[in-house]
Amino acid sequence: MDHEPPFQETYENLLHLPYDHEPKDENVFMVEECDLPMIDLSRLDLERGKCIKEIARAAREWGFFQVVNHGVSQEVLSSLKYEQTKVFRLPFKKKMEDDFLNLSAKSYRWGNSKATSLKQVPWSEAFHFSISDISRMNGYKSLRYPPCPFTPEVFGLVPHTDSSFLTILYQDQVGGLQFMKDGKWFRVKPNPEALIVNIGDLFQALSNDVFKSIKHKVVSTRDVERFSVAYFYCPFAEAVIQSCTKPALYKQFSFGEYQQQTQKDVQDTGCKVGLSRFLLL
Ligand SMILES: O=C(O)CCC(=O)C(=O)O
Ligand SMILES: [Fe+2]
Repeated sequence: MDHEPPFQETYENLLHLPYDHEPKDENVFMVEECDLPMIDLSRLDLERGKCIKEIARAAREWGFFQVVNHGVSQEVLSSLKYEQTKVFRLPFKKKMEDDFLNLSAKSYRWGNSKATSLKQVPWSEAFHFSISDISRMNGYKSLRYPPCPFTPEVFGLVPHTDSSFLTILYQDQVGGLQFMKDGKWFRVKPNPEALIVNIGDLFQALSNDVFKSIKHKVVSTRDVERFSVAYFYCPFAEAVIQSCTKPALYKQFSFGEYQQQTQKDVQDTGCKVGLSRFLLL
């Protein structure tokens, strides 16, 4: 098991503190499972208008939906899973090396070194890549959630919204992704053929809250590890995000500013504050 990050040793002190977020008696395993709206993207050829309307509706009403016939073959998805498993199986010490696989420093992250309470500790490890091209600063993240003896009090990934414009996610069959709808958490039923799409903060600000960046989290299991990959569709750092209708709910800001503010909040408080920082009122 030399591939496992030393979660238990590192968070020994926090594990002794009383949990302060989920009431102990609430059966968090009873969270309802839910089939997200399913969009068949092959319909973009013959019924384009109808399909676009369905996408817009799912994005508006759910903020989360799944797509099939997306053009990424099962072979590509399986080899992605195979390759990520292979990399995560390498010794923890190796993954921590600055020049690991020629990746830039700090590409490999685990837990949360700024956490002051267990609710801020994600029991997961991830490789972050930034795929910059001339017009965007897209991000790609390969994630592994080790079995967690302290679930559900300790999260695989703490509740958050994505800072992206749009996120595309591929998860394995273990399950554990949950999102919030009408004040309640729902489990997303894994579907091997589907990619999950969710609206990010930038889309929410740009659409002046027509589309919502929905809070989501990952609840790990006690005995099975889980893998996922996430692609964050983002603009260039200088891109200005401005609400497209009036009266605007948010101040105008650049994506770079948004990222800086988010990072600062995580540094200072252990968690992301997000779009509410940029509200006009
Ligand atoms: O692993 C998952 O299912 C979710 C990942 C996620 O929400 C994120 O990386 O922002
Ligand atoms: Fe996310």
